[in-house]
Amino acid sequence: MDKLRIRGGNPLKGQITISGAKNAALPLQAACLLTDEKLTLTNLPLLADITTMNRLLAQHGVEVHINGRDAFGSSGRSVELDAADIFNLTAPYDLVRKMRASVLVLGPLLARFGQAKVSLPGGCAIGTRPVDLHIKGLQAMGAQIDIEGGYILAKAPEGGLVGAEFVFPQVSVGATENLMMAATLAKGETILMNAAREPEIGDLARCLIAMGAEIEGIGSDRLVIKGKDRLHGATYAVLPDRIEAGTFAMAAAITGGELELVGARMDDLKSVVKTLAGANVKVSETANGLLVASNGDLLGVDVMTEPFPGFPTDLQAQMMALMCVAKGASMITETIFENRFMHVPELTRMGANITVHGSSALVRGVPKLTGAPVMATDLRASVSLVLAGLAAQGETTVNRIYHLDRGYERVEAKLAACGADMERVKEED
Ligand SMILES: CC(=O)N[C@H]1[C@@H](OP(=O)(O)OP(=O)(O)OC[C@H]2O[C@@H](n3ccc(=O)[nH]c3=O)[C@H](O)[C@@H]2O)O[C@H](CO)[C@@H](O)[C@@H]1O
Ligand SMILES: C=C(OP(=O)(O)O)C(=O)O
Repeated sequence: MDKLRIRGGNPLKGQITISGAKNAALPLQAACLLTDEKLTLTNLPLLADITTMNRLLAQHGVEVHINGRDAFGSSGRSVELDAADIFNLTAPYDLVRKMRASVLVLGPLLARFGQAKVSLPGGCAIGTRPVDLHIKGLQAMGAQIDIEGGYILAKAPEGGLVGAEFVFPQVSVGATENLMMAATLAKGETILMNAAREPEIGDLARCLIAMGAEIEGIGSDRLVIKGKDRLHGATYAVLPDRIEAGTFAMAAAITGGELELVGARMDDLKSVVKTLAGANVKVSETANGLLVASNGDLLGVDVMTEPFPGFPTDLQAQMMALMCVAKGASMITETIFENRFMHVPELTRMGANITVHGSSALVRGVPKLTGAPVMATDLRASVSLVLAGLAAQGETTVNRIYHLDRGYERVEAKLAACGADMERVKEED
């Protein structure tokens, strides 16, 4: 198991190219199941989760051809996904438990083949994360769903899924994606209300439209999908990762440096930029992306996570690392997941002053953090420890970075190229 060794204190300076978004790429990969023609995805990030999704698709019968690096330079890869000959409609526990986004094959398989068997993903470090909304939405489209032996057994009615109106009682990114994909092949019109508005949903919708789907309301919480008899192949580029961009923006801020984030989009990061401005961090648009520059002392600012366009839960841990060394106090409230403060005890081991009360954490800024061996049990918590390590005095070792490798492409190489003193070491070193 690899770990990262970081000697903190260097202000980061330079350019970082933002990779394709993991959370956009995964549903786009699943979308290949909707057609018997080839779906080519470009700007795919090189991440463990992308490989897991390719493996899942391959065991359904998808032919996966990875085409090396593409026009986006070192961060991009393209893949051809050919789901002409699907021979297995089961997504097994072994793969689904590794990555919750595996459940995104449910809607496409059910819509195109009339049935699917997908393992329930179960809980994970950040919360219980049920899939009841995915199930209820598909039931509204006529599916019969049973749970047996830890699996979702789904069957479409004779003649296929039928369009329906479905109001999400709670905003869900994954359920919106699953239902939107299923609706593209359902009979008639589907209206999804209180749908998630995350940029990754828009990316999926645009790819589905390129595949022949009819979808209106992109960017709003009301999606109208007119079902088609079939979809066709397409080529589509994954959008840049707003969470990676936000993370590196905070890396610039916590080290008092200046980074240009190539490919980062202001529109996808408005709430984050506003919050950073409150913390005295300057973010401006450039011809290539966004420039993030330290503006003197960091200031404490309150943060509440919310569905898009609010502040993303996937940047909460990183923002907390920043607040650990800000002047004054900050109240950080997590409203999306019930257990997303696992970074708190580890940050505390580095000298942070944090008190958790239920879903809120009161962070009182300290003048400095000190390096320590630390470990995290989820992706964003792990990277928050990297940020803390970059700012801390002395050496920090972040253990168990396989969580980090799920969502950050070559994080040590990208940061080291901008002056971070860090390297990846093997456990036995
Ligand atoms: C691969 C991917 O894109 N992952 C992202 C996606 O996860 P994911 O799609 O799993 O997150 P959801 O938006 O579905 O979850 C939001 C909330 O709704 C709850 N819920 C969800 C579905 C359901 O059927 N029932 C239910 O109760 C969840 O437990 C959670 O409390 O959106 C999250 C919220 O922005 C991000 O943190 C994840 O990085
Ligand atoms: C929680 C995340 O991912 P997943 O939904 O794949 O667990 C994340 O990207 O922060």
